[in-house]
Amino acid sequence: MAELQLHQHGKSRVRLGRTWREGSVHHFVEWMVHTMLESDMELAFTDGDNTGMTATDTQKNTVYVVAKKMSKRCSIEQYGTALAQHFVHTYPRVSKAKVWVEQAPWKRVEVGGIPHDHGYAMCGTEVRTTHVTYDRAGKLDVQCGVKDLKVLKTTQSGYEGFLKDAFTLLPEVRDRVMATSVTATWKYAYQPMDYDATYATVRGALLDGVFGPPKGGVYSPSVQFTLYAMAQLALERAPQVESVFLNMPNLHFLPCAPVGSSFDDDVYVATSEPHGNIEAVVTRKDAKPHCRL
Ligand SMILES: O=c1[nH]c(=O)c2[nH]c(=O)[nH]c2[nH]1
Repeated sequence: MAELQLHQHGKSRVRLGRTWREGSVHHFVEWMVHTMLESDMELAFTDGDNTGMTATDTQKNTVYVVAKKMSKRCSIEQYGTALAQHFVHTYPRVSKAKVWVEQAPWKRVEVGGIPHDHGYAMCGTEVRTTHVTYDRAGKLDVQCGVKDLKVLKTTQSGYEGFLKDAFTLLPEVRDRVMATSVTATWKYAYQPMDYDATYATVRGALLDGVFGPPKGGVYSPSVQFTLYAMAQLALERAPQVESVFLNMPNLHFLPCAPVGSSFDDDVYVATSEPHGNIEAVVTRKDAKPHCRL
């Protein structure tokens, strides 16, 4: 009557901090890790037989063991790969390991322009992400990304020409505040030598796509157009990248005419919901399609 289809089990939201001490200079990261294992554990679901199962508590413990084993400073991609490979190589019933890692935005502080040996401050909301899969055939896939990269510009954004009917209240505008929180993931045609450098390149391309040159900027006729421009720039600047997924909520700053005065492009009602939500996958021509994480 019933048939078990896909099944997997893992641990979510395992948080860790890791310090690497290089003399008096210390390097710190904070990571949130999610694991998910595909394995031949059908009997656990259908018969209550847990024989050979890698408990999610064991998976959680392994997150810390593998972090300790990373004796040199490493990226979330290198760590995620080591963790996924550990699960497949250690547990014979595991056919595929999936690992997600998110890096909190701790940045080394500067005091009087000099980088501090061991002091960090949390800067903004931007989280660097990776999704690693590794299977028993040895196939490794590493996707990279960023989430909650909040950006705003006070002008050079408008929205015109859309359909108007009995339900339309929105006026056309050629000047508005544009704000979003960018979530992006990108897939590689081939894995880069240096994940940190590629991250910086893609991040820079995404930001340049939003803002344009420092003097004057670049006009955005819609979040859709800007999203596509950002992805195009990322593909142009990072040749290893095969496709980019972007999700960009339109975080509205609504014109406000305070009591007794008018709206003069100065005061806005800041909102977070409801918000527009725009997303797309942009692929290098002739590349394989990209699925959202
Ligand atoms: O850039 C925009 N894209 C939309 O699809 C949209 N819809 C809307 O109400 N405002 C906007 N702005």
